[in-house]
Amino acid sequence: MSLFKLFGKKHDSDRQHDAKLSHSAEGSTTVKDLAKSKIAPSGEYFENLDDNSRKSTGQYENKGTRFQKIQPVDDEDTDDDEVQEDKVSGLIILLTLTASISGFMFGYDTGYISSALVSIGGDLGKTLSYGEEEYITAATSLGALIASILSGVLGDYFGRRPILMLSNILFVIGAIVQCAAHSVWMMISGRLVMGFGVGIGSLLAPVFISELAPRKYRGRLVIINCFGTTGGQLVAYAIGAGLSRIKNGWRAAVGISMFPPLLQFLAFLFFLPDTPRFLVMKGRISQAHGILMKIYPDATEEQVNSSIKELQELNRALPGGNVLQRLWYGAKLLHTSGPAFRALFITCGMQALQQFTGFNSLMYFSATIFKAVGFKDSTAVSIIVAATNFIFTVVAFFIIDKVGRRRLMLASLYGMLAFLVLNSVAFHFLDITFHGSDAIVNSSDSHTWGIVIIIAMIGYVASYAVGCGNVPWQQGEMFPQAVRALGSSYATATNWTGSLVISATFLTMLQNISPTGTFALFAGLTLLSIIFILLFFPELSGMSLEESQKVLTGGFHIRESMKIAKMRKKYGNKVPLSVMEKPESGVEDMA
Ligand SMILES: O[C@H]1[C@H](O)[C@@H](O)[C@H](O)[C@@H](O)[C@H]1O
Repeated sequence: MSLFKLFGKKHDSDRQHDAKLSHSAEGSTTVKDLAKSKIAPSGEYFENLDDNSRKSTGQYENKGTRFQKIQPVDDEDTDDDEVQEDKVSGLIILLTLTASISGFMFGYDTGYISSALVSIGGDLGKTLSYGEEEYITAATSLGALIASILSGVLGDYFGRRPILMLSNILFVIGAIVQCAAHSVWMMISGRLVMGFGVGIGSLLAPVFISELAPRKYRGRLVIINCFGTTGGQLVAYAIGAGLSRIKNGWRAAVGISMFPPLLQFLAFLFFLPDTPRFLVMKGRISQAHGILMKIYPDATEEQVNSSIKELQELNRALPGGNVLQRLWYGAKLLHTSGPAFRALFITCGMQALQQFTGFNSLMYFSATIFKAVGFKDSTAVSIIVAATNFIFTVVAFFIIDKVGRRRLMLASLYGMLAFLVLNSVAFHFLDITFHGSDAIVNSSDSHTWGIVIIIAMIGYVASYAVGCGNVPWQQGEMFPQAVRALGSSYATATNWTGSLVISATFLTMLQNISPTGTFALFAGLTLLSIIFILLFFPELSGMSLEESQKVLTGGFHIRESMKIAKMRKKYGNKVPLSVMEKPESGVEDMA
């Protein structure tokens, strides 16, 4: 993959490759889009287009960067023959809620540890050293990192459903080991096994949901999984605080975590199927057909068949007779195809920025910070962080598909930047120094600055949760079907790497570069994140998973994607993607 390819300057061979992977990104589907333009309401949505786009709309088919005259297409070849994905059936909701139990486990297991560490005391045979506390905390992130690398492949081979069921078993084993732990290493082992479950769930639950969701509601349905995560963290904080004064209360908090995975396991086992996309990938067409009919009860037989045909064509993009060959081709395509590599670049970047802008430093250590600042019941105060995170995830749910991912990310990052700067300034005036596990406040007006810090943190968390905490988890929609699970696993592994790094270095940073320096560093990284979004993150709201691929073909198409999103908001899905194409000079001569 050359840099040229990433940024859209491509050789002919690259173009063929891209087109192959993204399924007629520059071929028949574009023709379909153009055909659709003929059945759209009397040209009203072309009003806003510039002349070049007008030329490309309805008259030309884009072949790479050249335009050729196209043949008219029968109306019956339009997407109207495919399932109309604009309704959410009961089964989709049930599947989404069931998959979101994985999100809940992700949140609960990363959330309960902060209170558990405070209340474990000597229960593991000794008083925990600072380093042992770090090992126990980090074991889950490490397990999640390892599992997120493997579970993409496993999910493609065995299916999303069985691997999610495997994660349930790991959650339960991990919890049992921790509940029974009487040594530090046993606790670490339990956390590691539980981390495997967290990693699988964090990767496959969003993939599962985005493969089922109707495009119009995909953003929202994936956020339901994020509700699970932030809700799980809130519940874990609350239970942890409630049980913290009870002897061995932390074991009860861990024990409670066994019930949601049991529920998910049973729901999958007895009632719920795998995604039609996966089944088609495996050639189980009649099963996929049956499930599509159930998911879209209003669809006709022909529409379902047509959707299956489209999914089959998408799969043909990935050659190979057995799983290993397909895996090899998948990995190769992920790195050598323009749209797939761009998707990889964007999704990994988004997950990195989600973590490196510092949010989890608050999630894991807010109690420590509030204690240092002088709050008496710091565990209770730190519930504010988890509660704000949850509440603003709910806000994101209501606005994501309306506002759009890109605008939401930018608004989120601007807010985070402002509040991080405020935090940094407030810490400067509070004049606090960390030594070992002690903090010394030097300011005479610590009360005022303490309040400012709380306000800045709430503002920061709210800004984070409304975009940055959720949008990166929409990663599945960026990848072509053939490499969706694999690509998502790279991005998820990036997330866990970031989480590991931040949790392992935050306290050290507070000591070595002071809180002011630490939050200023996060602010600097947030600024870089804004630049990243401005340059590389197109608006994919309202686009089908296949259309997202077209947007990433030949470049990032930032401005064009925004134009389409705006027009689709106004005129609906009939607005063809082809309005995005711009003929290069000399195209006029070809007409
Ligand atoms: O999206 C989630 C969510 O924002 C959680 O609160 C956070 O702890 C995770 O790291 C993140 O991936």
